[in-house]
Amino acid sequence: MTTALRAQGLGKKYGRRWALTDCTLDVPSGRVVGLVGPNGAGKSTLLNLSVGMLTPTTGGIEVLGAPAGGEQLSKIGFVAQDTPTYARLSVADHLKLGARLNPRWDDSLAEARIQRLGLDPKQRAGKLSGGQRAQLALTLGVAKRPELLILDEPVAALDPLARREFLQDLMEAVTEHELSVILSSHLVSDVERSCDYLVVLVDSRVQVSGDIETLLATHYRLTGPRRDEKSMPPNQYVISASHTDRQSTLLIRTDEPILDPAWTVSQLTLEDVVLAYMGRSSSAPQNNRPVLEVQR
Ligand SMILES: Nc1ncnc2c1ncn2[C@@H]1O[C@H](COP(=O)(O)OP(=O)(O)OP(=O)(O)O)[C@@H](O)[C@H]1O
Repeated sequence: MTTALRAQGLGKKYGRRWALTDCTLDVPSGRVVGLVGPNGAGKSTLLNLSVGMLTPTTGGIEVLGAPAGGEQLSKIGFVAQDTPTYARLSVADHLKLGARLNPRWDDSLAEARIQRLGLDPKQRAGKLSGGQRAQLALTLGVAKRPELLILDEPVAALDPLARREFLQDLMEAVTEHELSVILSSHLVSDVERSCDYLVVLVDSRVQVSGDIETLLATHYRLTGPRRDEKSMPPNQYVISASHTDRQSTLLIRTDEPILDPAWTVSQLTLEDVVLAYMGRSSSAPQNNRPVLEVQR
């Protein structure tokens, strides 16, 4: 299995503050990866490290099987959070520039996308709305025909319809061109709609990463008579717990069947899983168990 992104003990410090800590990840290629986490979790830092725009303070990072940055850049499409474009260049100029700079540039894809979006090729990028500028930057990223497309909150500036269409486009591109995608988002609904792999980053640490189907098949809500989570069997990893006087509700991860008849067991949605991991901070006790990695 080839790897889109591999990080080993990766960390990044700005001054005295860690933006990313001890990040170890192995993201397979050919997947659409949703990177989610609250503001300031370290998502942009991880994405910028993966394109070599930042250098690690600790550890290492590989994309598509080689160290980030350098020659790998020709295989990567990257759209940064602020969707950078050249304010004085027109939409058409951006496409020309894309064609000159990228050997695998797909002109018909770029033209068709600009036309479908209703962008005026003569309009200067500086005069586009935030959402239109994001669409232009995304078009450049996709038309480069990269092996790996890295998008930092790509749909944040788009209206709901444009967001849905963009995510649909993206999924089609993945199927057609064996593309790998890593996108960060605050919206679990976007991840649910378009991604098949999840990475949750909280407080500069990876809390969970894995295939979404597998995550959904191994996480449960248990409701039953009040019970201390510390008394749970070792193969049932407690992610969150809440208690009333008489009742406990636990969100757990396990690969084994739950046999205890005292529990009422229900499935979790992706949002339940994400929120459960987001609710944990690195300062909260985590039973000294390792960060979870769930892969097929
Ligand atoms: N250039 C910088 N100098 C100093 N601190 C920075 C810099 N860039 C980011 N940080 C800090 O690093 C931490 C992680 O920031 P990062 O932008 O990676 O988070 P994020 O998860 O992408 O957040 P958001 O969802 O708000 O975009 C934050 O505490 C942020 O303040």
